[in-house]
Parts: sequence; C-alpha cells; structure tokens
Amino acid sequence: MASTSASLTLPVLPLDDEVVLPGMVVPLDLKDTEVRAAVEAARSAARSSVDSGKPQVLLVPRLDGSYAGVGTLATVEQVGRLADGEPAALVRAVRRVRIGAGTTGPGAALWVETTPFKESAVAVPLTGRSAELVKEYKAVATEWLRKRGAWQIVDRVAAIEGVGELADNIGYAPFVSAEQKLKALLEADQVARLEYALQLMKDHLAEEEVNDTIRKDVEEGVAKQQKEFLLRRQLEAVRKELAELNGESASEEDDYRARVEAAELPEKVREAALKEVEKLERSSDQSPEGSWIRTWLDTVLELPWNNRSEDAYDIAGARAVLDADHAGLSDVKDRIVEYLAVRKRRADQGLTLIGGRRGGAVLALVGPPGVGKTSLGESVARAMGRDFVRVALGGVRDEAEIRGHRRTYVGALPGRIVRAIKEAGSMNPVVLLDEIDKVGSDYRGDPAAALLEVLDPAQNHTFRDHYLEVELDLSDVVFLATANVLEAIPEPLLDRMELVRLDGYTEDEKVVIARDHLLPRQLERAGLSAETVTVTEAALRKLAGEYTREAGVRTLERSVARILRKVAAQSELGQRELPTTVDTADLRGLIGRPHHTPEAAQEPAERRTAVPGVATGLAVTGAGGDVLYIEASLADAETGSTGLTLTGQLGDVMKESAHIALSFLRSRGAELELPVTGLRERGIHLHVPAGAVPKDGPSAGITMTTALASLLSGRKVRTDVAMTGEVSLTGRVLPIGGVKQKLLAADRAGITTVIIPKRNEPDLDDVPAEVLERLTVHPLSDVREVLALALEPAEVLVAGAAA
Ligand SMILES: Nc1ncnc2c1ncn2[C@@H]1O[C@H](COP(=O)(O)OP(=O)(O)OP(=O)(O)O)[C@@H](O)[C@H]1O
Repeated sequence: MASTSASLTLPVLPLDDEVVLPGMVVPLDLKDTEVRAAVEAARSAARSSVDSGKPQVLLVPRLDGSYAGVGTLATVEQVGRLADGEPAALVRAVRRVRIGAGTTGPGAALWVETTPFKESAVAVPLTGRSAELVKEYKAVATEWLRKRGAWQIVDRVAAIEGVGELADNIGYAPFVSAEQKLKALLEADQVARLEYALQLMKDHLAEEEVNDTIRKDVEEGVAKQQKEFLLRRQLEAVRKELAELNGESASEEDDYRARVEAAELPEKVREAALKEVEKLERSSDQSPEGSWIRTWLDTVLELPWNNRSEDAYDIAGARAVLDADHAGLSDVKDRIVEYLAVRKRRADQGLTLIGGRRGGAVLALVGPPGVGKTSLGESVARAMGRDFVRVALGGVRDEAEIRGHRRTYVGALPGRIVRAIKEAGSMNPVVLLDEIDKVGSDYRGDPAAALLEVLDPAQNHTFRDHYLEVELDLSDVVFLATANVLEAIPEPLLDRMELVRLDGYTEDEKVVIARDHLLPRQLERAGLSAETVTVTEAALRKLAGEYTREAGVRTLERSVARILRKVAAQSELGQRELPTTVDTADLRGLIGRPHHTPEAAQEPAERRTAVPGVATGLAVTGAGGDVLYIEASLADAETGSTGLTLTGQLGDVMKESAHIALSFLRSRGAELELPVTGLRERGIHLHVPAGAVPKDGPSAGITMTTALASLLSGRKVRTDVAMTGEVSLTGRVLPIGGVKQKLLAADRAGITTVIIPKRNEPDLDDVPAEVLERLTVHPLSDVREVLALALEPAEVLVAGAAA
C-alpha cells in the first residue's frame, strides 16, 4: 500500500483555495470536519497496516469549489494542540500524485485511488541551463529573504539541491497566489517549473522596488515639509524675540498680507499686491526673491494711492500768492494765472485733460539760472494748494531713470516719476521737471521718449513704471518744466509745452527783489532782523551792478548772505554795534573789491577796445545775455599764410559768419575806403575770448565785420558801442534772437549805445523802459551804417596800425 511507484488509495483532505507543494510542512486545523475525517481515517488505516509507516493523506486543492486533478501525498507528522489550545495536525507534503476514481475506506473520509504523477525526470542533472537557473533563483530568493530579515531560511534554501525541489519552495512565498501555486503543481517539467518560480520571484521583487521608491519619496516629501514648517516656526519665534529685545514690534511690519489688506489700494493694485504676498509666503525668508518682493510691496504700500489735494483755490487768491512770492515778472505771472484759470474751468466742467497735443499741457519756464524758475514752480503749488516735488533731470541719460528698472535687475528701483509721487505724498502734486533741456540719450534708451509719455495727456492716465508694473494715473498731476536753453529741449517735448520766457532782470528789478525778498530771507537765516541791520538800497544797487554780473539773482543772494554773515560775526566779536546800517562804503570792508567795473567806467587804456581790431558784441548763453569781444589780427607778411584762422571754440555757424564777414570786406572793402590789399596778402586771425566756452550762432556777424574793418582801417571801435546782428554777403544786417537778454547784458556792462538789426525793432517792446532810457538803440539794416557808427573817426588813427 505504501509503494511509491504503484497506485495508492488515500483519504482526501481538501484544501480550500490553498495549494501545498511537495517539501512543505503545514499545520492543519482539526476543527474542520473534512480535515479531521481525513486525518483520522489515515491514522486508523496506518494502525491497521502491517508496515508501520506514518499515516498518509492526499492534499487536494479545491479552488472555487472544484477539485484539481493533481494533489500532494502528505504524511501526518504530528497531531496535538497548538499554543492556543486548538487541535491541529502537522503534515508534510511529499510528492505529486494524480487523482483517480473514488473508492471506499475506513472512517468518514472520502477515499480515492491515485496514480503516480510523471515528472519529466526524477532528478534533473545540474548542467547548463538548469544550473544557471538554480544559481539565479537562489540569488533572487536570498535577496528577498534578506530584505525580510529571514536569515535562517536563507541557509535552508541554499542547501536545496534538486531543481524540482527548489521550484516547489515557491509554495512558501506569501505573495504567490493559489492559482499560481496550482500552475506550479501541475507543471511536470522541473526546469520549466523553476523558470516559472523565478519569474514569480523577480516580478515580485520589481514590484516591491517600485513600491519602495514611491514610499520613500512620499516619506521624504512629508519629512521635508514638516521640517520646513518647524524651521519656519522657529525662525518666526527667533525673530519675534530679537525684535522684542530691540524694543520693536517687527512681526507686524512683516505681516505683508495684513498690511495689504488694511491699505486702501485700488482694486487692480490690491490684486497684484496679494499675488506678490502669496509668492512671498511661499519663498524662503533668505531667498533674494523674498527681499525683492518685500521692497516692491513696501514701495506699493508707500504710494499715496488715495491721497489727493483738493483744488480749493480761486484765481485771485492764486495771483496774490504769486505776487507775494516774487517781485516783478508780471507777464510771467499773467501766463501762469491764465494757465491756472483754464485748468480750473476745465476741471469744473469735468474735463480732466488740459490742452491738446499742440495746446501745451505743460508750462515750461525757460531762462538763465537764478531768475526764479524753480521758486515759481513752488509758488504755483502753493497757489493751488498742492504738494510740490522737484525732479532733477540734468544729466539723466538712462530711460530707466524715468520709467524704472525691470524688477529682475539687482537693485531695481522705480523711476523718478514714481519716486516723486511717493515723495509728494499725494497723487496730484505739482511736479517740476527741472532742467529738461539737459536730458541726454544714449544706448540706454531715450529718456525724452519716456518723458513724452509722462507728459502726454492721452497716455499718462495709464502710466506704467517698469518696476511697479501696475498702472498709475498721472493725468491730474500738474507738470511744469524748466530749461536754460530753449534750443536744447528735445523737439517732441517742446511740441507739448507752452513756453514762458524769463529773460533776466534789470538792475532796478534786482534791487527790488533783493530788498523785498532776498534780504529778509537772508536776515532770518543769519539770525538777524530788519530792526537790527539795514542794508541801503544804494548798497544793494552796487552789489547788483559791480559785485555780480548775471541775468538772475543767485550770486546777488549769495553776496547778501555773505555780508550778513560778516555783520553777524562782527557783532558777536564786539567789532560792530547793533543796530547798524550797511551802505556802499561798507561793502569793500565786508566783502572786498568789486569784480566787475562797467566798461565805460574803466580808464581808457584799460578798455578792451582801446586798440583797433577789437569790437564789442552781444550774445545769449545758458547764463543769460552777455557781452563778448571779438579780436582780429593780421599775420606777418613774411609768414606767408593767407588763410583765415579762427579760435575760441566757435561752432560751424559762427565760423561761417567769419567767412562771410571776410568775403564781404574783400569784395566791398574798396567802396568803404579800406586798404583791402592787406587782406589778400596776409593771414587773418579772428579770436573770440573766453576761449574755453563753446559759442555758436550767426549773431556775431556784424561784430566780426566791424572788428576786421577796424583792424584794416586802423580806426578804433567806440568803447560805448555794442552790437548784434547777422551779416549777409551783400552787407545786409539780418535779424537775430534774444534782443531783450542782450540789451539787459549791455546795460549791466555799462554800454550806452547798442546796434541791433532793423527788423528786430519790435522786440524793443519787451525791454524794460528804464533800460531803454539808459541805452541809445540804433536799429540798422546795412553793415555800412554799422561801420560808420561804430568806428571812431579816422583822425584818431594810431600811427602805423594799418601798415
Ligand atoms: N522775481 C523774484 N522775486 C523774488 N525772488 C526771486 C525772484 N527771482 C528769483 N528769486 C530768488 O532767487 C533764487 C534763485 O531762483 P531759482 O533757484 O528759482 O532759480 P532758477 O531759475 O530755478 O535757477 P536754475 O535754472 O539754476 O534752476 C531763489 O531763492 C528765488 O526765490
């Protein structure tokens, strides 16, 4: 009955959804009736058997209720109780058997006949493929067992030698399903079975690996988040503590979300700001991005989004303010008042835009330094009841200065316009664009183009600063501009401006300004008062006329300040008793000798035009009108040079004037009884002193002609005469600009006779009457008349001068 080769009759022990492969030792639950019946039947059969072998059962897998055709013959090793007292039997699966027909036997069990299961070979030789498989399976199985810490089992698996036995070992693997085990049970070819087992093992390991990495990733991610959270909390605590140590409440400052929510920002700006706050909260505290965002948020929060000054002025009141701040300048004030009146009317009618493209939305004050352009701007703000800011544009070459840097730049800042609004503290201040004629442009872009956008009423209600990136409404800002030189203002900007000229002051005007404005201000600064110190009008006049020579009053103001400082020092040192009076005679003792003596007041030998070949011209420079001397000389005949040499940094137009003057004298000199032969044979040198200052323009034409004629004729030019005018080849005197400034300059220099082009006669209306009273003005149209008037009579010819 116990033969291995012959057929056997065995009690069936059905295994529900379980497969036991040969070689496995498994415990079975004896409370299960089928199990108990089979075990008891086997035991009673064994007892009655002659060869006292162990009781044998047939383990038959029953998957989904149906029996497999192959089972395992198992020996019952032990029957007893488990640690928890449950009855159990330990069985050892021995080999595969094929199940045959049912039969009868002892006990309640079902008995079947079995036949041997044909394995491909009883022992597969370990060569080639099978040896490799064995090696690989053992390696893979070891790896898996090691990972689970099952070290004892590792050795056991290593000791298995047979191919089939090794394959059956897969039966222990918890990850192998009953179906897969059944497949292994049914496989007759041992090599194929081992291949199958290896495959199952490998698939599982691969799956585990993927699961591992996923788990690890998840675990790591969670750990990092937790760590960051904890660190942040700690950092916050440290910061708070530090702040408390320093006695500040820094945490509130840092709570940008709360600050943005509390600030009254326009909707769009609030959205943009909250977006940045979110970014900030996500970024780490030390990251550079975090600090950029904070700076940006600070800028946005500091802008006076909802702050506007009410325009509660009336025009008469505005005029009163302008009058109180500045003496004279009545036509300038008229223009400003007109501008304000128009602005007010339009605002009252709900029209926000002032002027059109050519209407001049911007008032530009043009004139030499120190005539009060900046302070007029301040007065306009005061008159309108608005805040005032000055934006210095001198030397600005970078477009980003106006419009800001993009935020990606290190150290990016908003542009000057945004900074000005911030500084002003309201959204509708008076912004003075100072020195708009000094903006340059180079590879960094064109600041003038950015200014255009700022000044253009059609565009400036949505001004976009590169840094700020949110729109700013500049349409209610009052822009004023100042410039020294009209010609230097970029053309497109000029197009949008309404020009107001300030040409400089006469001596009388300066005295009034000094008396009513400069003196009181400087007295206060020096800690003195009108009661203690009196400066006489005569002293002020001398200061204006002999100590300063300027179109404006800046140096005059400085001189007054110097005098008052000296007086204050003297009184402190006990050298002067207060109250005191400063008169003309005191000036020399206080601030030294005068720097400018009028030409007319100088000794004849000191005068510049004391020799033939020097003529007095009039010019307009960035500093106002000025007197300039043109000198001519003839080169020695022997040097052989016959050309015209020009020095004194003359511009192209001025050089052409010199050539025209020379050509005129060459062709017409004979008519004027000039010895023109000298002109042909000898080189001529024309120089305009103050050689370092660049000069240009055609208005020195008649002066050059006069200097040359004087040189040739040997007749000196009259000391009291100055002139201005362009000359043509035929000797006509053509009109020029800047008559008022030039006449004021001539007056300052002590000149009494001035020659101007006939066609400039209407300009005399602008010249203050008191100046015209002192000057004799000759409007002439022909250069021959000029020469007749300017050159001294021939009798005073200096011997040999014309040689
Ligand atoms: N008409 C005036 N009445 C009273 N004060 C005046 C007058 N003109 C100028 N001032 C004073 O002269 C000083 C210089 O004027 P301000 O600085 O405005 O000159 P500016 O024309 O702007 O010069 P710059 O072109 O150099 O900027 C100021 O203190 C100003 O108050």
